[in-house]
Amino acid sequence: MPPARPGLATLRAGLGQWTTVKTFEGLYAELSAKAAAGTPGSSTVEALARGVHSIGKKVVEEAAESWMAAEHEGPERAAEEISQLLYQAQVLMLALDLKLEDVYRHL
Ligand SMILES: N=c1c2ncn([C@@H]3O[C@H](COP(=O)(O)OP(=O)(O)OP(=O)(O)O)[C@@H](O)[C@H]3O)c2ncn1[C@@H]1O[C@H](COP(=O)(O)O)[C@@H](O)[C@H]1O
Repeated sequence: MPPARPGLATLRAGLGQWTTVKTFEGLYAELSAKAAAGTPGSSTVEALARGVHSIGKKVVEEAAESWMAAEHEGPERAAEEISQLLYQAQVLMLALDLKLEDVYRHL
C-alpha cells in the first residue's frame, strides 16, 4: 500500500520547522561573529581560548560518539552526535582561520 499523503497542515508544520533549522553555513557565520566579538559566555569563544590541541580532542571525541551512536543507539542519537561533530569541526576551522571555501574546495 502506498504511504499516506501528508495533509496541508503537516506540510506547513514541516516547512515551518525547515525554515528555522540551522545550516552549516549559518552556523559558521554565527560562530565567526562570536569569535570576532569575543562574546562573553560563548562556549565557542571559550573553546578557541583553550586552543587547537583541546579542540582537536573534542573533534575526536564527537567522532567516536557518532560512531558508537550509529552502531548502538540508533539514527536519532547518531544525528545528535553528528551535529556536535560538525560544530567541533567548525570550531577547529575557526582556530586555524579557515574559511568555508578553504574546506569546500577539497570536496
Ligand atoms: N551546536 C553547538 C554545540 N555542540 C556542542 N557544543 C559544545 O560542546 C560541548 C559538548 O561537549 P561535551 O562532550 O561535554 O557534551 P556532552 O554534554 O557530554 O554531550 P555528549 O557529547 O556526551 O552527547 C557543549 O557543552 C557545548 O559547549 C556546542 N556549542 C554550541 N553549538 C552551537 O553554536 C552556537 C553558538 O554557541 P555559543 O558559542 O555557546 O554561543 C549555538 O547557538 C549552537 O547552535
